[in-house]
Amino acid sequence: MTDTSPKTLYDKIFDEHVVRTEEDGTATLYIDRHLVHEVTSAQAFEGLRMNDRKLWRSSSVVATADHNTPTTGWEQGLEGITDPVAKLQVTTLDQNIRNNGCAAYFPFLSRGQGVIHVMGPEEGAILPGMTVVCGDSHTSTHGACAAVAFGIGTSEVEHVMATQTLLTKKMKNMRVYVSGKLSPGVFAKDLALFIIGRIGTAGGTGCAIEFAGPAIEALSMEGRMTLCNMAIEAGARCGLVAVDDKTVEYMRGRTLAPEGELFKQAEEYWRTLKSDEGAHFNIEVEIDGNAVPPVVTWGTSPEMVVQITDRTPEPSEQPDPVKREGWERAYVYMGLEPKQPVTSIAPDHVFIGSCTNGRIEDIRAAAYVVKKLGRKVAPTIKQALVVPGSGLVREQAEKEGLDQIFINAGFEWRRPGCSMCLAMNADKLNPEDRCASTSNRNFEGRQGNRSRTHLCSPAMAAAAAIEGRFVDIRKIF
Ligand SMILES: CC(C)[C@H](C(=O)O)[C@@H](O)C(=O)O
Ligand code: SF4
Repeated sequence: MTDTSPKTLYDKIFDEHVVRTEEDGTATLYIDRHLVHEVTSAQAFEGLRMNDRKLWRSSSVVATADHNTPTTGWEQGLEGITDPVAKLQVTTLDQNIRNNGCAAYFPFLSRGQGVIHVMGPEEGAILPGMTVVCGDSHTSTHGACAAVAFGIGTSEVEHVMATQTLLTKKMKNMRVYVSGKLSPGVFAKDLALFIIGRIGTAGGTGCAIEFAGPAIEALSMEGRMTLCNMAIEAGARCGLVAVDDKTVEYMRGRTLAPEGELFKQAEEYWRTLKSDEGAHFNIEVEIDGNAVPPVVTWGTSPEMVVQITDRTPEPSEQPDPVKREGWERAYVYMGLEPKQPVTSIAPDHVFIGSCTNGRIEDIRAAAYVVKKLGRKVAPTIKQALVVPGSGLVREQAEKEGLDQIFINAGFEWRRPGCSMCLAMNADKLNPEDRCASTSNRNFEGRQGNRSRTHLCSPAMAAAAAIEGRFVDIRKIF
């Protein structure tokens, strides 16, 4: 008998992909798309080789090199990668793809190379209703396309390569409903940080978070990707947004997306990908979109969020002793004081990029701010990087003349890659450098040993570069 009870979007996609379920609830889940990057795939390919196995379905694999690749000096080719381990990972991926085949590969130095989570949707590798995995936690990004997408470990990567399935348990359902509308100068990134500030980094533990409501519907696909990207920082394994016109239009004409009659058939199915009326969510959270301000993080966890017009919080006012201790430690690490106005925080580095905010809309928002303020990067800023999330984002931005806006103002316009999001390539901070960063993690040492990270939107980061401190960017929108 078919189950006709109302289902959530997550349940619909999950159930469609279950091959079998064990008594303890462990499901064998069929995987449609396997995204692969150089850091977490080498061991898995090696495991296959040792067991004399091949990829079960090489056409499910879309791969690129992103974490280890440099964002300057591309004319030197591979010689531009100075770290031998990094270089080995990049060349090993080349070799593995050559030996095993795939649907599409964007190697280092190729036109389409980019951060896997920027380049994947851009190429049409992610379609609504798919199950998507990658050996990378920010695979949650792709839930913006109404796909069940989540990160897996390297041994699971090997399992998926060998069998096209994953052993997993169904997650709980959580809905974050955002009413109203985000104000001008407030972006998906602010909303993501605001939500994490509200529910905490464990708020979504064990859950798939569906983002819904008018403020989500109003977001572009890029904005939805930013939000789903950070679902993982809220403790969830995946984020999701239902299919609407924007989703369908986004898919049209993308390289790996269906065409003609097949597109029409696919669209008919895609349109069913929303939670049914009355579907049960284990946890429901409501946010007033009108009340979301521009925010930045002040500490060493994405939940340590503060409004631009506020002061940093006072640990003695924190009732939870564990949190209080975390705050105290964060103040020491960050070199900040309680009750400091947020607008007095003065970054000396700016990083605009990453799989959170390296898309064309992000680059446009940052360029808009730079143009509007009409001045150069503040003399106190040691380095201001703009790193497009992919080669195609870079091309588009250059077509629009955005690169020139940045370069004329004193920013560095770089090649795509993960760059300063994490300290795995040449783009690193020195101890105690303070960075306004559009990435997603501000843990101790994330951008380099003893580096200090303030997460914020691209517009906020751009304004910080020009003003030399955080400012309320609502005034310029
Ligand atoms: C290197 C990779 C495994 C890692 C992740 O899983 O997220 C990285 O992308 C990150 O952002 O920390
Ligand atoms: S940009 Fe940052 S968060 Fe995204 S995949 Fe790369 S390292 Fe991970």
